[in-house]
Order: sequence, then C-alpha cells, then structure tokens
Amino acid sequence: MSGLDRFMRLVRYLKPYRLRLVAAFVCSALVAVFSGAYAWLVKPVLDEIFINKNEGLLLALPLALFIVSVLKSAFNYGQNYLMNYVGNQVITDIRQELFGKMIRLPVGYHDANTSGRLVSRVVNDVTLMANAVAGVLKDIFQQGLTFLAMLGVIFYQNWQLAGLSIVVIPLAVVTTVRMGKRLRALAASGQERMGDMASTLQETLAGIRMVKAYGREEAEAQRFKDSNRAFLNTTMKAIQVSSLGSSHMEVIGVVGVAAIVWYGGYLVINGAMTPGSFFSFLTAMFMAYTPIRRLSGSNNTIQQALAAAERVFGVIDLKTEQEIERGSLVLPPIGQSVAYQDVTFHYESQSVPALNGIDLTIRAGEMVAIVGSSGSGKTTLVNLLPRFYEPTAGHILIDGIDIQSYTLASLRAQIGIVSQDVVLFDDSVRANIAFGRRDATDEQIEQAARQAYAHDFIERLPQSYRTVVGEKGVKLSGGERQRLAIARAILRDPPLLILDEATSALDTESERVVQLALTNLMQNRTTVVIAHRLSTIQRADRIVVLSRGRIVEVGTHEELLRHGGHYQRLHAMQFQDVSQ
Ligand SMILES: Nc1ncnc2c1ncn2[C@@H]1O[C@H](COP(=O)(O)OP(=O)(O)OP(=O)(O)O)[C@@H](O)[C@H]1O
Repeated sequence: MSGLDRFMRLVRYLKPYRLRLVAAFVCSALVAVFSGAYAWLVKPVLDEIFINKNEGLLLALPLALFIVSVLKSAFNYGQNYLMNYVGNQVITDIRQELFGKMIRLPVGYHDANTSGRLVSRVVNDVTLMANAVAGVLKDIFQQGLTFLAMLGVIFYQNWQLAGLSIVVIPLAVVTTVRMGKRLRALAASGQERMGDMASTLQETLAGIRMVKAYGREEAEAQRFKDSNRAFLNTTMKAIQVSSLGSSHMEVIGVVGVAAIVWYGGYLVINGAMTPGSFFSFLTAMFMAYTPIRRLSGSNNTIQQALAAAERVFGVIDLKTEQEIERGSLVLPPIGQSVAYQDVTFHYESQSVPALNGIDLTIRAGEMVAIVGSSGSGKTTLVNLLPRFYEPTAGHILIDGIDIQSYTLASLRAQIGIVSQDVVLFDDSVRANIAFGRRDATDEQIEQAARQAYAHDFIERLPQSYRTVVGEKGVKLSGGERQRLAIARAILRDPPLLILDEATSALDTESERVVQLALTNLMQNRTTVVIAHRLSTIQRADRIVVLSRGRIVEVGTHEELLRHGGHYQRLHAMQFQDVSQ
C-alpha cells in the first residue's frame, strides 16, 4: 500500500464526521482571514498613525485590531475543538476495529505474534495515528489556510518582493521531503523496538514469581536494558534527523529574511514602497513562517503515522476466522459421533507433522482418553475440534458432516474446554463462572458451583460470589481455580467436552474434590480427555495412544495392558508410583 493509499484510507474514516469537519473547515478559513487582516492592518497603523499622524484613525485602528483578534481567537477555539473531536473519534473507531479484529484472528496468528507486539500495536501505533489525525488535520487546514492568507497579503503589498521570497520555498520543500523519508523508516523500526520492549515487559511481569524464585531479577533487568537501549537508539536517530531538519529550515528562513530586508530597504529608500507596506509585508512573512514550520513538523508526524497505519491496516486487512470459515450449517447437539478421517496436521514452523493420518471415531456419550508421551500430539489433536487450527489434510466429521460445513459459532457452542492452565479474568467469581453464558441467573450459577464442589469455598470468600479473583485468579488456590473452571463448563453445558487434565500435582484432598467435580461435569457428555491420571484412564471407555503424531494403539485399560505395547510401557513409566 503506498503512502497515498494509506492516507486516503485514513481519510475514509472521517466520513461519518463530515459535518463537523466542514464546520471546522469554515472556522479554519475564518481564522486564516482574520490572521491576514492582522498583517494587513500593520500598513495603515504604520503609515497613517506613525507617519501621516492621522488622529482620526488613532482610536479606530487599535479598535479594529482588538476586534480582529477576538474573532480570530473565537474561531480558533472552534476549529481546535472540532478538529480534535473528529480526530479522536476516528482513532477510537480504529482502535475498536483493530481490537475486534485481533480477537477474531486465528490461533495460528497469535502463536506467531507475541502479545507484547499486539499490545504495542493497539496502544502505540494507534496513538501515533491519533497524533497525526487529530493534530495534523488541524494544522493542515488552519496552517495551510493561514499560509495562503499571508501569501495573499505578501503579494498584495509588493509582488516583486514576494517573488524574491518565494525562491526560498523550493529549498524548504526539498529538505522536508528528504527528511520525511528517513523519519518514516526510523519510525517503523522504533515501533518494532517498542513492541519488543512491551513483550519483554509483559513476559517478565506475568512471570514475576518465577523471576523472583529463580533470582532472575538482575538478568531480566539486563534483558530489558537491551531492548530499552535499542529503542533509545532509534529514538535518538529520529530526533537527530528531525533537529537537523529544523536547523536547516531555520537557516533557509534567515537567508530569506536577509534578502528581503536588503531589497525591501532599497525599495523604501527609493520611495517605491511605503514603510507601512514594507512592515505589513514583513509581518505577513513572519506570520507565514509559523505555518511553514508547523506544516513541515506535520510532515514528520504524518510519516510516523503512515508507518503506524501500515502496521495497523496490515492487521485490519487480515482475514478473521469468521471470514475464512466456509460453513453455514448450524450444528445441533451431537447425536452419533465425532470422526477424524485420515487427519494430518502440520504446524508451519515445524519440519515434521504434529499429527499424521489420524483415524478415530468417538461415539456420542463415550469417554475417550488420549495418552502419549510429551509432544506426541495430544493437544494438537483436540485443538482441531473447535477449529483452533484446520487440518492440513483429511476431515473431521460430526454426525457424518465435515465440521468445516458448520458455522464456527455453532460448532464452538457445542464444545466445552477445561484446560490445565485455567484462564481466569480479573473479575468477580460470578462473572468468571458465567463467562460462557452471560445471561445465567444467580441460581444457575450457584447450582453449577455446587456441582463443581466450588460453592463452599466461594461462600467463604470475603464477598462470596462478588469477590474479585485477581489477575489470572492469583487470589485462589490451584484446586479452587480448577473448580471454578469446571463450574464454568458445567454452566455452559456443552454436549462435547474436551478435558486437558492438570499434570501439576494437587494435594490428595484437593485432587479428590477436583476429581469429584470432574465426574459431575463429564456425566452425559461425549468426552475427550488428555489423561494423565490413572483414575481417569481406568474409567475411560477407550484409550487412544499417540506416538509422534500417529495413533499406535486403541483399547481399554485392561486390553492395552495385556497387549504389552506402547501403553504398557507408558503405564509402567508414568503410573508406577501412583499404583503402588
Ligand atoms: N503452536 C505451535 N506451533 C508450532 N509447533 C507446535 C505448536 N504447538 C505444538 N507444536 C509442536 O507439535 C508437536 C505436538 O505438540 P502437542 O502440544 O500437540 O503435544 P502434546 O502431546 O500435547 O504434548 P504435552 O503432553 O507435552 O502437552 C510438538 O512437537 C510441538 O513442539
């Protein structure tokens, strides 16, 4: 996308606010007119009052200056407020669109982009665009028009002198354009650095306990220092370029003024121009300098904003899961089966497929346990069901129809997931349980909590169901967090359940309660469990053993033990201690 395309695209966001924009434009035009009047008034003030000593105008002219200045201020306020209103509205819209987009992008996108980078996109890139849209919009209109008004006065007072000063302008333009290019590149790399910094920050703060436990404070501070420095370096380079540019402009300006004083002085001395005209001219020149400087400053801001816009639009233009999905059928509760047919899945970043030729039929109401060593593909296998990823080859059918034919929303509505890393939000216990069903009543929530063996501990919390659990539920114990997650799944009541059993050991009592809660949750559902516990595995109708992405054995616990293959070996290794 070229700079112009991006700019035009930003302009399109202005459409809903066009009335306010027109009003702002009118205010800007009036500000410019009154600025011109100001410069123009210098001539009569000087010539009539100071040179001709015209007493009749002694009161009228200062009064005129006063009125012009009041009107100019009033319209300046109007345009300032309106432009900022429009600019900030546009940015709020873009930020909302960007966030809405991000949360709908496929899981694969989030795997490839650290959350720090994404946060930086929403916070920093959009802010850069905000500066441009709100600030520059104002400058372009007001300063642009003021510049034109000044140009009018300059030419009106003396066109030859004006011609001379105009020679300076191309010099200024060349400097501005060259500087802009360099600044844009620097802004892009600055934003990348900022993203890296945000990633480091977020990772470290999220893992603060580990950082402390392993005494990594120094090392993390050092790691942060590196990205912090890298950011400083790009920032300083940008500052260098833009300061050099400003000095350049300053020198060009002084050359212009010197030339004007020399030629203008010559005209006045020879009587070709009145002193009033000359000073009115000079005032207009000086007043035109601010718009030029502001506009060239705006150019820098615009370049930064366009670089930011490129990244922001890059995300907005990605296809969301919903846009990629082809399905239109609405999935009813599962009646017969879920079937994997020759399913292969390959993560883009990996050299070997994570799943290879999987054939597996899970009957409705069945409980299937998936076991296998670490990295064998268990999580990947279940992640294909809610279509977090799409199979590279093969199909997954529910009741004989490919899940790609169903809408994502209806498919996911049928699936409940309880994973080992419980995701809780910094909200009340109630809101965390009602996460998948915002419309649930207090009675329903309490019932789900009871079934999940969570009601008693919730009642003991300081504010019961209204207690806020802290970021990621830090104010709860591991077992309590899991029971909240189970209550959440019970409330959602999905026919198909994916359970990723926690590997982290809970104490025996806590483990027993979580198991009871799980038993309640699994009742009358089709369940796929990534199983680590002996108790779960023994209760399973069938056990599927994965190894390096392939199904190597399927059967009940007893059958597989008797068979004496992979499972028997896994079992011997993993469950020795437990069974003793
Ligand atoms: N998001 C990802 N991007 C790239 N490769 C991945 C991704 N997730 C998993 N893998 C790779 O795919 C393979 C299967 O991983 P998967 O998480 O499915 O195994 P698992 O059996 O669930 O392991 P564990 O029991 O340790 O959780 C592994 O080799 C892993 O490195």
